[in-house]
Amino acid sequence: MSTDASTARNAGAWRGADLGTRTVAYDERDAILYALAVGARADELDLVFEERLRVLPTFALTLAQWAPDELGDRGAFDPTTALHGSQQLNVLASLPPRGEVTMTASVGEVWDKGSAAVLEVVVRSDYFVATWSLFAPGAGGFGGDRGPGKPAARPGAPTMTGRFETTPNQAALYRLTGDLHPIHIDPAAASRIGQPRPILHGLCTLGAAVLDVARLIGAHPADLRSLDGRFATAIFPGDDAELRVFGEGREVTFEMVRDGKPVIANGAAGFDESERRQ
Ligand SMILES: C/C=C/C(=O)SCCNC(=O)CCNC(=O)[C@H](O)C(C)(C)COP(=O)(O)OP(=O)(O)OC[C@H]1O[C@@H](n2cnc3c(N)ncnc32)[C@H](O)[C@@H]1OP(=O)(O)O
Repeated sequence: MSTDASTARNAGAWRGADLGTRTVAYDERDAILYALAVGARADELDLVFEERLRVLPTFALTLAQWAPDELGDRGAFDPTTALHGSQQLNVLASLPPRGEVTMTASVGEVWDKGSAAVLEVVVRSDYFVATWSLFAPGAGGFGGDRGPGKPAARPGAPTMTGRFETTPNQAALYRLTGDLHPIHIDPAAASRIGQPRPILHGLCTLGAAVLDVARLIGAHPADLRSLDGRFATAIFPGDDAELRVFGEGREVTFEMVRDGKPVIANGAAGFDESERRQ
């Protein structure tokens, strides 16, 4: 697709656009840094010790970060105001402790929410299929389909609850895994999107949530096979929240709530069975 002024103004024209193919290499150090950044503990040796490393499946999302960045760079939305709205991940195979992953990316649906557009970026590889939903204020109103509305609130009481905790340095650490967007580190950039200080990366929150969900239900986080979550309210490094898990077994739904507001809404995570680590 060309990036002339008319397509840049019409977010809907990006539907189906090819974002190209890239091969990204990584090693044990990258995977361990990622695990630490999403809150792995020093005694979770499978996640932090290269001699017995199991790579967290959500690490794949850092390898694929080039794809949503590419769409912003091409002018489909304003990267200084867009927010990560939601994320899906389907795991096809476990990532080895080191290697390279070839990914192809394209634009999925583009929804017209009036004052905003929601653009989907789909990344495919032999290891995973992942979909980003990017909420782009000011990019709607192009006469497109509104798409699905807000999912219904979850009825009933949670099966399990836990405390979700972040650290004040978490966004500063997480950005070293590849997402250098300034709203996560620079107070001036955060202020331009109406936030009082830098906000935590949505994918850091979601990656950390997977660890906590796995701890609560007794699954190994590297056995994650499917993941979904909507970023409903921004969260700041150092914030904590209540994690609510619904259901039993290895396929659960979850939400994360802070001050009565959902931080992650409509979360869902599925894990394979394996022996719980130490
Ligand atoms: C580059 C950045 C990377 C990051 O990591 S940013 C950090 C992680 N993300 C966040 O912290 C975002 C937190 N979420 C929010 O702040 C808000 O939540 C939003 C700004 C995304 C939206 O809030 P609002 O402007 O109040 O809009 P609405 O009234 O909730 O929704 C308007 C329409 O947009 C749809 N929508 C809202 N969020 C999403 C989403 N995440 N994915 C898909 N659609 C979404 C709704 O359904 C609705 O549409 P319908 O009127 O048709 O019902």
